[in-house]
Amino acid sequence: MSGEVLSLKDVNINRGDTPIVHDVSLTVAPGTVTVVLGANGAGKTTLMDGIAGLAPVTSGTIQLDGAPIEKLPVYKRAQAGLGYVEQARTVFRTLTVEQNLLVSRSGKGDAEKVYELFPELQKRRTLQAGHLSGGEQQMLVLGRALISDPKIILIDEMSLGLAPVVVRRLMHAVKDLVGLGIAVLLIEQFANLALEIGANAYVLRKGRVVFDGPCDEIRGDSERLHEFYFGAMPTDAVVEAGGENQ
Ligand SMILES: Nc1ncnc2c1ncn2[C@@H]1O[C@H](COP(=O)(O)OP(=O)(O)OP(=O)(O)O)[C@@H](O)[C@H]1O
Repeated sequence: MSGEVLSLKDVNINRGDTPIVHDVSLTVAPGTVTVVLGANGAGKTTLMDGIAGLAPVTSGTIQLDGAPIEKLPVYKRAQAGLGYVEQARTVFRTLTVEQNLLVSRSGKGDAEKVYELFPELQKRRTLQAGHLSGGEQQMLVLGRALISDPKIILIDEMSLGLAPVVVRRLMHAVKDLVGLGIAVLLIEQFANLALEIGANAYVLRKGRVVFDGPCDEIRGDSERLHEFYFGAMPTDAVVEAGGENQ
């Protein structure tokens, strides 16, 4: 066995009949954050949906802790230890913080573990979740994924609409998650914040991996990231620039 929590090999994923993700191979090591970056429409959410069982994997293999899951229905992937925080996922606004956690747990999940990670939530355990701040609601969303003891949590852009200072707190929370031994596969629009807490990164462009390597290699390198997201400068521009010196 490879020792990886999650391993994708040559995975292709459709939306309906349209191929969106092409030949993606990816691994996530235990207790690490792996970051997925890319421009709007690059296929990041489709990739997550394919891993979770919400979009059809047409070929390739997906292994969770060494066991194939690509043919399993969504709930069996969840039972096998896959947590998924979907984009724009919210809380049950009229339930209390604690009720939100309790309705989300499967089996023996323990709310105290969530409160240890998020003391902010413990203080508000009897408050209706609709009264929490945006950042606290996202902590609760993470807590709802955490309470079922997943091996890995897929997180798709939990920072939408939040201020950078709040996003930074959430990134710390994600780092604390991996401190508990849970692996994270993270899509995040604030690329540099994600690259600060990530070990490895993958950049998708038009459904294909165009970069795969340590986060250190691309953190802060906005020029390189721009090139990965949108492609290289047109070659005639380069030739023109070179021509000036000749
Ligand atoms: N339900 C769908 N049916 C058909 N095409 C879809 C569907 N959902 C997404 N797509 C298309 O798949 C492509 C990839 O979309 P996806 O949402 O996976 O990208 P993304 O990288 O997550 O983008 P964003 O950052 O905007 O969320 C886009 O061209 C999109 O239009």
